[in-house]
Order: sequence, then C-alpha cells, then structure tokens
Amino acid sequence: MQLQAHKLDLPESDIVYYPGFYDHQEADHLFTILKRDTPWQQDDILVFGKTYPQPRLTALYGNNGKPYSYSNITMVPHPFTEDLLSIKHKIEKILPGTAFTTCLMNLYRHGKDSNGWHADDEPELGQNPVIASITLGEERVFHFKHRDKKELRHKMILEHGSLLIMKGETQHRWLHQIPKTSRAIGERINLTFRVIH
Ligand SMILES: O=C(O)CCC(=O)C(=O)O
Ligand SMILES: [Fe+2]
Repeated sequence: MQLQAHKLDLPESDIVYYPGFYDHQEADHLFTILKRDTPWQQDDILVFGKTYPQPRLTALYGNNGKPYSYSNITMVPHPFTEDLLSIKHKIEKILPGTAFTTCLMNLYRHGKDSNGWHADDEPELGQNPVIASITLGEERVFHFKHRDKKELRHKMILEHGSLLIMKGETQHRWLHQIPKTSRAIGERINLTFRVIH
C-alpha cells in the first residue's frame, strides 16, 4: 500500500501528516513493547517559580550522549534500543539527508496528562529543526497556534500508527500543544525524533 502524505495548508510552516505510517497490528505491537521496556520517568517542571510533577512520563534516547534541556529539565539519553533504531530508520527513509540523533518519548497515561503550548526551539536543535512524531495507542487532539497572527489556529487528530513531520520554519512561527481532555481515554505513547547538535 502506498503511504499517504497530507501536507497541512498553514502559512509559514512545513507540516506533513502520514496516517497509517504503521498499520494497526504493527502499531499495537510497538505500543506493547515500548510501554513495557521503557524506563519511564516523571520529572518536576518549574512554572512561574513553583515546581510541579510533569503531567506525563518521559524517556530520552540518543546515539551521541548529548543531553536535552527544556522547561528547566535536563535529560541524559539512554543508548538507542533495536526497536527505536528500526523506527528511526523507517522515518529516515522518507527524509533523505536527515539522521536523527535523539528520541524524546512521552507517555500520556490518561486524559489529564498533557503537553502545554511550546515550540521545539531549544538552541541545541539548531535553525529550522526537523521533528518527526509517532503516535501509538490512544489518539489525541494536537493544536497549533501561530505565534504572532492570533487568528491562525489549527486542530487535528493524531491517530494510532501515524507520523507527523514538522520542519522548515514551523518551530519559529508556530506553537503546539496536547491539551487535557475530560473524556475517559487510554494511554498514548508519542515518540519525537530530533537532531541534537
Ligand atoms: O505528544 C505529542 O504529540 C507532542 C509531543 C511534543 O510536542 C514534544 O514532546 O515536544
Ligand atoms: Fe513539541
């Protein structure tokens, strides 16, 4: 089956969504092994001078030992596993010239877990970073808003087995979030592959 690619029609961005990057059976399998085998951690984040437990669990993997810092958290990578390397290579096949060094994983345990408005614009990601984001498990709504043009907003559902690629000037112009939901929902694993310089 041909891979479908849907480019988002948003100005000053380069965002492409690939539903069914993994079929349901492969995505179920990846969810099971990554849920089980990942050393999930919960860090504290600093918000307006007060610390809170981050509203999701995370893990960092990488191949160059370089730490990743965001929201007052510095994470040191575990070495890539074979499972993560095979996902990385499958994504790199559709992004010639990109060699990811790092994968930040998120586990949203339920609808109260979330990821607030931010851009992936830390200095170690460099200018115009390529971010490749895989969804496994429960689908969640993903929001975009333009940093300056307040009327520019977009919402989309990230489905089980999907891939979302954000590149070009996207991180400089737009913010994104996974909001909380009051619906009773299950767990979602997200993997974001990045290049850390
Ligand atoms: O869970 C997601 O889809 C988004 C994750 C994200 O934005 C991040 O980790 O930087
Ligand atoms: Fe992000």
